[in-house]
Amino acid sequence: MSLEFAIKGRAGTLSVEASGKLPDNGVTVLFGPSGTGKSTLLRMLAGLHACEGMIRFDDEAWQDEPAKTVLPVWQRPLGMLLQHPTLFHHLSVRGNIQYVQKRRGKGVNLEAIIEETRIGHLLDRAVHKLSGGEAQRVALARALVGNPELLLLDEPLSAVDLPHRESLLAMIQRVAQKVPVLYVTHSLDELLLLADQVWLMDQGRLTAQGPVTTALVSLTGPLAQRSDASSMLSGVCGSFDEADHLQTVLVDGAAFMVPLAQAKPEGALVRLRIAARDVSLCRVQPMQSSILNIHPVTVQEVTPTGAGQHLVKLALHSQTLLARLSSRSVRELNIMVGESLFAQVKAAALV
Ligand SMILES: Nc1ncnc2c1ncn2[C@@H]1O[C@H](COP(=O)(O)OP(=O)(O)OP(=O)(O)O)[C@@H](O)[C@H]1O
Repeated sequence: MSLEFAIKGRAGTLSVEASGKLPDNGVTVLFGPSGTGKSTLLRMLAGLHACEGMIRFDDEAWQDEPAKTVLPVWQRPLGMLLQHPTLFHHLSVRGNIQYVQKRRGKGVNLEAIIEETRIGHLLDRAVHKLSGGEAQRVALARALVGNPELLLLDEPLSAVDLPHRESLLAMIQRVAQKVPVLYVTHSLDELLLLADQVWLMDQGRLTAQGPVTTALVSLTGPLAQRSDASSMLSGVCGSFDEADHLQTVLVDGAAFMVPLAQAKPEGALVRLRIAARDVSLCRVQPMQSSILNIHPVTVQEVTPTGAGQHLVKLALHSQTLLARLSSRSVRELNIMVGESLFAQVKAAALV
């Protein structure tokens, strides 16, 4: 099931023009500054904001410019959660869920969705009596009850509190194993946890589309320029040291020690987040260091990033690590592309 489009339209004075193809499954995070057209693009794809051009979902034309076909929103097999959830105010929460279930929810596991979105206690409540976070959870449940073949989510967790956020993120990850999800967020944490692909948007245009690991370490891209710039490594859990609460995570065979309250099962696939500011470089292997994670790396790219700082892109086996160093250190160590160095990773966390 894949969505393909080449569309253009306007939102006030902003011209939005974008083309792309969503992967068949997984989460594609749409990321970019405020007011850059992310919500408008989602609304265009859903058929809620007029645009010109082509939108196809599998073999079906949702919009076909020469033939002027425009499939009505309600005939598009998608689940949607807009920035301001649009629930039916004349119906209760239960009524909202049942409305979609009757029309599109054949065979859906309603109990599981209600349980995972934690809305069981809200079912008889009037929609106008929901808090912002509760309304988002109900809107997400309603989107899932319709058996969507595509999910369009616009900051779905912006008003949701931390305890509920984790279960919803896990649910979105599970849904994304079967259907494509286009997910707008401002949160780097959500991007790191969820994204398989990242689409970067700026001033109404998609400026980059690719795997999350590449987007994070593109030195000229907006993610590497952030003060919390991070790289993400994929790893496999090994043993757990109960006494020190350290989880071994193998990244292409390189063992990282990660502090963790509880053991992960051996063999579990995990993502490690490493902030660029937590990585330093040495010419010789440090001995008797308090840093637990020290690995040989090769310098791939070095670039200044303003205010006396440099970003250094490093190959760690087949994966990429980002380091933010002072320009003085880069100059005094004379760090050059192609060199073999040792990276000291001060902090690594599971996402
Ligand atoms: N219906 C409309 N009429 C006029 N201007 C609009 C309309 N919808 C959006 N805009 C303007 O178009 C621009 C893009 O808005 P949009 O909501 O798509 O941005 P965004 O990237 O989703 O922003 P944010 O991250 O803040 O939600 C903004 O300047 C907004 O004020």
